[in-house]
Amino acid sequence: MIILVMNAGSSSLKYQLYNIESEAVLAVGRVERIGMEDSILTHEPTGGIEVNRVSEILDHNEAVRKVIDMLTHREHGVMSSISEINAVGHRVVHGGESFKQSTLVTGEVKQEIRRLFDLAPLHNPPAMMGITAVELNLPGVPQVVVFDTAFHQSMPKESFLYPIPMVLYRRHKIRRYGFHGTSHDYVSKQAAKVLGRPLEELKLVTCHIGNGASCAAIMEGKTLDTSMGLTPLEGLMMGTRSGDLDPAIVPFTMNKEELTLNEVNSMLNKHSGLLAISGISSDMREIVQAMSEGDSHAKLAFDMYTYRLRKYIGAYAAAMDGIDAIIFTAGVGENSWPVRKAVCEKLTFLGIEFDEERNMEKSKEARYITKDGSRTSVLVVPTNEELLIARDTFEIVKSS
Ligand SMILES: Nc1ncnc2c1ncn2[C@@H]1O[C@H](COP(=O)(O)OP(=O)(O)O)[C@@H](O)[C@H]1O
Ligand SMILES: CC(=O)OP(=O)(O)O
Ligand SMILES: [Mg+2]
Repeated sequence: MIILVMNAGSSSLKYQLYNIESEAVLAVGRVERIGMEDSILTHEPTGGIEVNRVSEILDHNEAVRKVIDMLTHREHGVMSSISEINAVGHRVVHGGESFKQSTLVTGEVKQEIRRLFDLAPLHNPPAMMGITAVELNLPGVPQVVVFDTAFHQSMPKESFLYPIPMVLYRRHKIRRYGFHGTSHDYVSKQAAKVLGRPLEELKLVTCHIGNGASCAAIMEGKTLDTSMGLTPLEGLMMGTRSGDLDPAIVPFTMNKEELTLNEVNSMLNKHSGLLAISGISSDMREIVQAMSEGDSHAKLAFDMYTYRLRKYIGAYAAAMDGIDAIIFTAGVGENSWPVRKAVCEKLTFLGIEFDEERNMEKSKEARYITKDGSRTSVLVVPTNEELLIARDTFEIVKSS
């Protein structure tokens, strides 16, 4: 079965094409700057060369059409006809309390995803555009939605409720949902394999640190707690998002700076985090580079970022009454050895014997970065949200 996996952002669309029986990736690519005159489509057939095309791509519908054109292109394509695509799987960030697992797209499911626009205004509308674009361009092809929130639906009330009037939960479902669930799910299962122990016995802290960043306390294979909340703003310091802060800062700043709700929202989501403190970039590579050149603001941003992550790991070890392993994943977690070093070196009280050399090895494989015999292990595990989406899509379409 050939499955197209799509991850639609507000101005981007990432895709991967799978032959799911063999789990072989046939092609990967992305469309960026959708809605602008110079949209870029980057496409890479497996074993082939990367193609870049710049053109005006008006919306997600046109983006999907361009992706299909590329997948069936005479020279760069990987199939002769679009009828070879048997199913499409989508990443949808917010599934609220309605979706505890992945599901086939139906009229009702679409209505429910629309109802959740309020809770994820940046993430759910583009996903819906992706679904509609596929309906138009690949009519009749079954679609499956895989939610970032679904894996975390196992959280108990004591971790998902906020200590605010209960009526707000009853009326508006204001609670912690957590995100990046597909990734936390995938890397915790991979980690159990590397550790050679059943997932049901393990206490893990998974750190998904990319553009958005969250960590999770995974106990017996289920989320006990996770750092993102009602929206993907809470928790860790991120590239451009603040993460945790005193909620009183919001009305105080609005008052002092005469900011509107939209402005303060944009400040916390787009102009905070690493970018705000360093004044340089939201990209950890550039922070580390500037720090090595002696930039004190970059160093402060790095120190705050790693300090806050260390605090969460400590809190989750306490929440689970113990810890077997810490897992680093996503763009920063998989690639930034200085971040992992800064976090792990000061966790000796958890029984971590950090291995500097292992930490600096470059590899695409899951691996230890602690010494053999370390009481608590630290692993780097490359995430693969697309593969999990493809697998779920396969299972659901096969049995429908
Ligand atoms: N070699 C590296 N060193 C440090 N950070 C890196 C490196 N490579 C990628 N990153 C970081 O990873 C981030 C992207 O992570 P990723 O998980 O791909 O994000 P997303 O899926 O949210 O777009 C970039 O913003 C960058 O800061
Ligand atoms: C939910 C979320 O923050 O996603 P991303 O990291 O892709 O922005
Ligand atoms: Mg991501």
